Amino acid sequence: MESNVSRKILEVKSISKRFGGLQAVSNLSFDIAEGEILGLLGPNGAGKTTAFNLIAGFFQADEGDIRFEGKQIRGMLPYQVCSAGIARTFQLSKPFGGLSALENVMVGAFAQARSRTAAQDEAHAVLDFLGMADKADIDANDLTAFDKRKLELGRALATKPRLLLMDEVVAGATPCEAGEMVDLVKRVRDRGVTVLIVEHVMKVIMGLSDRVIVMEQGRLIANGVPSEVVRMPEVLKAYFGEAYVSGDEYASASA
Ligand SMILES: Nc1ncnc2c1ncn2[C@@H]1O[C@H](COP(=O)(O)OP(=O)(O)OP(=O)(O)O)[C@@H](O)[C@H]1O
Repeated sequence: MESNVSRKILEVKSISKRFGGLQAVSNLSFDIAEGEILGLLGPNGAGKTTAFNLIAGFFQADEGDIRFEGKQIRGMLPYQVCSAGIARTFQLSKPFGGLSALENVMVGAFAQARSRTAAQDEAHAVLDFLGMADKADIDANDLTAFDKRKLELGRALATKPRLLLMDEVVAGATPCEAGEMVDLVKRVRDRGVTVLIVEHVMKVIMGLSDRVIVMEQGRLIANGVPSEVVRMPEVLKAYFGEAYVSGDEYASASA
């Protein structure tokens, strides 16, 4: 019998995306195993968000294949990708102002709920999971920045995804809030959701990810367990430059 641990939920094969003269994603291939938390790292402009947008259907890949649970999703529109079972959060959380926290989560729940009551029940369950049950009736614009981030996660969870793409979920968070978010993401995975997460805060990625992949200038440059990947020369070079890796950084600084 095939083991669940090694079953690939997402297979990205040689995808590329060009914006005019800029090759934002170049021949990118990677897999995610069902139940895995995969961290996606890379310096600014490496192509991480573009890769997310290609998977989620916000951009169309120029070439390559994207398979989710064995089914081709390249060419699908965002709502079709969402219906297939993939949800994403955005770097900037922009809740619908004028709607309560509950109603914001209901917007996500309507992706799969068959009635208003079912959407409302699902939204209540999600807010409960996020520890925000007491904030259901608050206008989303009046929430703290961190609660807006959690609401963004809630909106995605309410679509009942099997794969969740998370983009910089602790940006601007205090260390305590970041710790809470790490716990939440782990609990999301424990509910059977596979997670692909882009995050600049190294401590968060190290504490969360089963495995990390690293992009630089649109290409994949490393793939492995976090403790090994952060020591790889090509990764250090991408983040800190050649001088750092060759041990010349002090020499070049004082030259
Ligand atoms: N819609 C677009 N049109 C033109 N160029 C784009 C577009 N989206 C991204 N780019 C460019 O593609 C490259 C990769 O950008 P992307 O946002 O994917 O990188 P990133 O790794 O997510 O960076 P960051 O960590 O800063 O968010 C950048 O040079 C960016 O300017």
